[in-house]
Amino acid sequence: MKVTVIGDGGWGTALAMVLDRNGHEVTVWGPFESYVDEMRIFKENVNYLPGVKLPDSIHWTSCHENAVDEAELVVIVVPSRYYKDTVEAFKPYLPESALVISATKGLDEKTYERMSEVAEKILERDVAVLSGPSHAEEVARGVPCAVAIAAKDHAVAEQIQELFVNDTFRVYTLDDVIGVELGGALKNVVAVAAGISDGLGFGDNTKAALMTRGIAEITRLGTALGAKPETFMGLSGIGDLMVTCMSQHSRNRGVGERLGKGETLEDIMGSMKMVAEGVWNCQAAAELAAEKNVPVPITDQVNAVVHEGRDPREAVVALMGRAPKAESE
Ligand SMILES: NC(=O)c1ccc[n+]([C@@H]2O[C@H](COP(=O)([O-])OP(=O)(O)OC[C@H]3O[C@@H](n4cnc5c(N)ncnc54)[C@H](O)[C@@H]3O)[C@@H](O)[C@H]2O)c1
Ligand SMILES: O=P(O)(O)OC[C@H](O)CO
Repeated sequence: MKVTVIGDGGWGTALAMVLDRNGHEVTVWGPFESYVDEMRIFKENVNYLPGVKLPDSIHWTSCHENAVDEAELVVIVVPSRYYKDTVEAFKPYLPESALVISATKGLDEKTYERMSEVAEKILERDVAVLSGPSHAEEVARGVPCAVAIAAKDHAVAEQIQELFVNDTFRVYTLDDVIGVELGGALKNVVAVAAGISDGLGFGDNTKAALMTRGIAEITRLGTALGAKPETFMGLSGIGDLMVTCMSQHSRNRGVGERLGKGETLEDIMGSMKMVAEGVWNCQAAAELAAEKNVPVPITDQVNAVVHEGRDPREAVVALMGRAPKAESE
């Protein structure tokens, strides 16, 4: 199949490699011509996936029209901050019959919409979602993993599953697009909190508490926004939360760790080429929860550290000092 991956970050590149291994004709679009040229020539994505040899068979372009020419499957995987503008720029060229998948894990910072909602409005067609515990650094090296594909139409989910699945990339289908997408976006915020815990020198008990109470608040907010609660017990919920809170590769956990060690957010973000969606999206998550009257104490504290300059130690005191309550609340 002719496939276009819109986004040349670590995840776009890793997904392109999966699809290339499966025998599809893959083109990756990136926004900066000189960087795309470097990848084509040197066969390495130095900024976003260093140390991985890129296959000769993948095509690289920064031209919107060429990128999606005759595309049958389009995977959108640009970071949330650039998502809406990028999809709008592609709209005139996207073949009507192309299947579209969104693999970005984030929320629109202005409208708080899920990414597939943004794409569906612009493209006026259904958009499926791919999410789950899947660090690009491992997927690109063929380390086994499992992810979730959600589509409103089960037949479409199965079709996409067939295109991606191989002996190291296992894909499960479900129909809860909202749940799969929110799991991927909201876990990033909790992972920042887990990183803060690491940076402050706390232990495994602290991390387990954050992850367990984190999935509880993600489930509360997710169901209030229309997701099925059981989805958060799956790969795109607890699965992704676990890997992001624990992995050495996680950018969200890494930002939190540096905050916990006392670095300023400005210095941390200034030193990073890669994105940490939880930093961009914690305000949207906190505001959505406030709108729905859903308590999300961990998300609120991450938002306060990131946007109000709260000292991470004060955030911990605020979390631990809350009134005692039942676990089910
Ligand atoms: N990296 C992973 O392991 C991983 C895994 C699963 C999901 N994701 C999600 O995938 C999405 C993309 O993240 P990533 O990790 O591939 O990115 P990245 O951090 O590796 O790279 C940043 C990307 O931003 C792009 N960019 C910068 N300025 C831009 C602009 N003006 N317009 C369009 N694009 C611009 C760069 O070209 C690059 O592709 C995120 O939502 C992330 O949460 C990442
Ligand atoms: O590196 P992170 O924190 O952006 O997480 C990447 C993926 O979402 C993990 O599944």
